[in-house]
Amino acid sequence: PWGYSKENGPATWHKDCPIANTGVRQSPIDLITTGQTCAKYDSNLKPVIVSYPAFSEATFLNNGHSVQFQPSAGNLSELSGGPLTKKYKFEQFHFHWGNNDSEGSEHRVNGKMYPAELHLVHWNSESPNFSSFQEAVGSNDPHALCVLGFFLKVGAENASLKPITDLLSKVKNAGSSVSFPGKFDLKAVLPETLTDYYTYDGSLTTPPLAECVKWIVFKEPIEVSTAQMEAFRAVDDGHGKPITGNYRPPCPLHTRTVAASFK
Ligand SMILES: NS(=O)(=O)c1ccc(-n2ccn(-c3ccc(F)cc3F)c2=O)cc1
Ligand SMILES: [Zn+2]
Repeated sequence: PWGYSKENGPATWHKDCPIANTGVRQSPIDLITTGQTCAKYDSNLKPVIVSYPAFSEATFLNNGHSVQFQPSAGNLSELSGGPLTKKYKFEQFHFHWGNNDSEGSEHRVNGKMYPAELHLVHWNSESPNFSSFQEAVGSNDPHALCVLGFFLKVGAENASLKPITDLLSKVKNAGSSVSFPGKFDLKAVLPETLTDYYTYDGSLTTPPLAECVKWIVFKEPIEVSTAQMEAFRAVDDGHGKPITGNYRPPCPLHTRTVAASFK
């Protein structure tokens, strides 16, 4: 199976997943802010709107290549605004991280990596072509999914993310999961204003690498403490080793353009 080691990492994914090498809208990318192929300010881009009532029932799992928070089917969390013309339903969130503070994020800004990146995965709930997340991923619709990306940087402890980072030791072993105790307020994790972001058409960053994602990557990082970062680095990959950098390197932009909602 695919992973992030030498033997099964991103450079080998094309064997089972040819789009890794042939795709023209693969993710992640390096978000360049100056020069020829740089992000272009688009004054029409509105703030992103999220409606995230606190989750009351969810599973937190280690799937061997990330840790993922998956609310039960009934969750009503929604996303709209920004570059989107439809309403999207929340599916799950997960993280990508490195084994030191100079690497770990999937997207980069002028070549700079952050120590981690949070992905909030949503699917278009107003499409006539599909009515579930699973169908959305397989639909070939260019904007079937929308993923919100937030960089993590090391600083003060993040009290809103503490319920998640405190749970990491409980899912140390790959394949383990716990039911999330109590309520989780995802809204409290995010910056108040979701106005400054980059947006472009891309893909899932792991197999199946489906090219169905409208990406929205926020400029403002979320702070977490060193201890919280260390907690991610103690999560195992199923071969008795910590997950060492579950991030894919940047992919070619090809003919794509990146829009920025800010100057
Ligand atoms: N890192 S990311 O671009 O946010 C990302 C990368 C990969 C996935 N992903 C991997 C498998 N799936 C998946 C799950 C259920 C399903 F029915 C079909 C899928 F492709 C999925 O959504 C979801 C999100
Ligand atoms: Zn991701």
